[in-house]
Parts: sequence; C-alpha cells; structure tokens
Amino acid sequence: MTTASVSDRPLSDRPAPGSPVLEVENLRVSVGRGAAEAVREVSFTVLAGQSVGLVGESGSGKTLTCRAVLGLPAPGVEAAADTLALAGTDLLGLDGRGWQRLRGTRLGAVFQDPGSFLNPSLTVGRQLAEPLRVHGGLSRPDARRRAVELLDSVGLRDPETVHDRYPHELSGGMLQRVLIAIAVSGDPALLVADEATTALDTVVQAEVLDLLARLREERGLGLLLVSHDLAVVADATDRLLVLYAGEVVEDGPTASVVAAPAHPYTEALLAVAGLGPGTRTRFPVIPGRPPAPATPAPGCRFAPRCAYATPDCTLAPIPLTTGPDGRKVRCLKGS
Ligand SMILES: Nc1ncnc2c1ncn2[C@@H]1O[C@H](COP(=O)(O)OP(=O)(O)OP(=O)(O)O)[C@@H](O)[C@H]1O
Repeated sequence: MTTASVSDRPLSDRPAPGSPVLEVENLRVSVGRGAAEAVREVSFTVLAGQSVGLVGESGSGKTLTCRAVLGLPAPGVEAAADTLALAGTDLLGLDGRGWQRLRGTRLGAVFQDPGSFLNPSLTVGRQLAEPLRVHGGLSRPDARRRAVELLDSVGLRDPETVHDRYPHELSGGMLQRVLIAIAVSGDPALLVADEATTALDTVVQAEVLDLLARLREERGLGLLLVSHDLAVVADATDRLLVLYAGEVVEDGPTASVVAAPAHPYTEALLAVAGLGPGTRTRFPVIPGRPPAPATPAPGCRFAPRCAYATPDCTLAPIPLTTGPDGRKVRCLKGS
C-alpha cells in the first residue's frame, strides 16, 4: 500500500535530529491533594526522532507521568518538576489555555481506548478537520483535503470513504489510526502513546507500532511509548525507562537493558514478557504486589518481592546510580 507523507511543515521548523524534544528533570507527582507522593525523582529526555519506552506494572506511575507531561493532571493530582520543557520551551507555569494550544499542535497524544476520545455523532473526517481549522486556520475545503491526506498517511485504505464514516462504523485498529492522524495533524514535536496498542489484537498492535515508527522517522518526532508490557516496547524503542512504585529503577538503551537487565524488577518484567537472557517460560505475573503510594517501603520499594534482597536493601532509600556505560540502576546488587 502506498501512503502519502504526513508532513507539510518546513524542515527548518523542526527540532534538529537528536536535539531534545522533551526534557523532564526531577518530576514528582502527588495524589489525594498532597496526601501521597506517587511519582518521585523521575528524569528523562526524549530526543527528536527517538523512541523512549516507559514500562512498569499497573500502578507504577506511568499514567501520572504521562499526564504530567501532557499538562492533564486528574483532580487532586499535582505535578512539580525542576525542568519540564518541550523542544526548548519551558512548560512549567503554563496556564490552561497554553497547555490546550500546545496539545493541539506541538504535543500529540494517543490513549488506550480511541472510541472514547471521538464524538459518536460526528464523522471522523469532521473531527479531524476541526483542529486543522482551529489551530491551522485552514478553510473548510482545505481542511477536508488535508484530513483525507492525513487518513491516507496513517495507512487507512480508501481515505475518502473513511473520512465520511462515523466512529461506530470503524474497527478498533482503524479508530486508533484516526486518533493518530488527529494527534499528528498539528505536526507535534512529541507524541505520547499511553497503552495505545493494549486493546488491539497482536497483528493490529504490530501494525500500529510500525505506523508509529514510520511517523517518527518521517517527521523526526520524539515518541514516548508507554506500556505495562515489555514485549511491546522492547522492539519499538531506543531507550527504556523502567518504573516501579513511582520511581525509575532502570534506565538505559533498550537493547542493553533487554540483553542484560541490571535491576531484578526489570528481569522479572522480562520473564513475564517471555523475553530476556535465559528466559524460556512466560510467567503470568510477578509474585507479590507493589506498595501503595501512601506506604512505600523504607528502603528499596521492590525488596519485599525481590529474590536477591538482603537486609541492607531495606535500611535506607536506594539512589539511582549511573554505571560507566551510562546505564542507570536503583539497586545495591552488584555495587
Ligand atoms: N487520582 C488519583 N488519586 C489517588 N491515587 C492515584 C490517582 N491516580 C493514580 N493514583 C495512584 O498512583 C499510583 C500510580 O498510578 P498510575 O495510574 O500512574 O499507574 P500506571 O502505571 O499508569 O498504572 P495503569 O496502567 O493501571 O494505569 C497508583 O498507586 C494509583 O493508585
């Protein structure tokens, strides 16, 4: 199938390849109106053209981190950071209108349930044309033409027909492609995909991941790919951040992390995903449960579930240390 390129933006307007599109330093997120710190000390950078994976079990803080990056905290949730910047623009202190403008343009997002983000009573074409008219200032005919181009560029066959369809007439995979078309319509520097393929069957999941990779290459955008499933992010990312109970426990190039995990939690996630060194069996879950944000363990938060834990692990918080190869790990094992 031939697909059009989605990009209209002059190359000179784009972040240079390899320059930072998202900078996050010491992000912390509290829940319950400050009652508990659910995310702490999270720092990472996404470069133009790079794909960064954020992985961890349910409750590890992935969604809170994403929503902080998107300026979409839920009620009672507060985010603070030392640095939060998009393509060099400081996001700290941005007001509601500023965030809204950014989300329609330089900041794109796709989530797990595409159907719930679309209005069931409007055709997908109208919903795609709306931001093109509001943010892009396009006339009605130009917005329609561009919407059809965008539907084509995300691999939807017969885009003219799809344009005039209502959401209930499309499959989950097609709806996710429509959402991706909307997300990239403002030519974002960063695309955040939070469990965007989780509800799709494995074949469609692979197709959507391929689409995200193609868009990233064509447009040079940074991709933050969030999933509970390491098998999903392992092939689709350059760099991996492993979150456990609101903390980064490992951070490094995906290939090195998968080949030789430095943190026992990463090792366990790899086993659950059926990946990793020496792994032959796919375990259904990691035994035990993560701590609740209000009652974190005094030392390593993973220690109660860790096969390698020693008494030292529970004495004091474990710092995130950087190894000679630049990989970061929050673990006493091997130190
Ligand atoms: N609005 C909220 N009020 C209270 N606690 C919250 C709120 N949102 C999240 N939490 C808690 O913060 C922790 C991190 O939640 P978060 O939703 O970020 O996890 P996650 O890794 O995205 O998991 P999932 O994949 O299930 O969404 C969890 O313990 C969760 O219960």
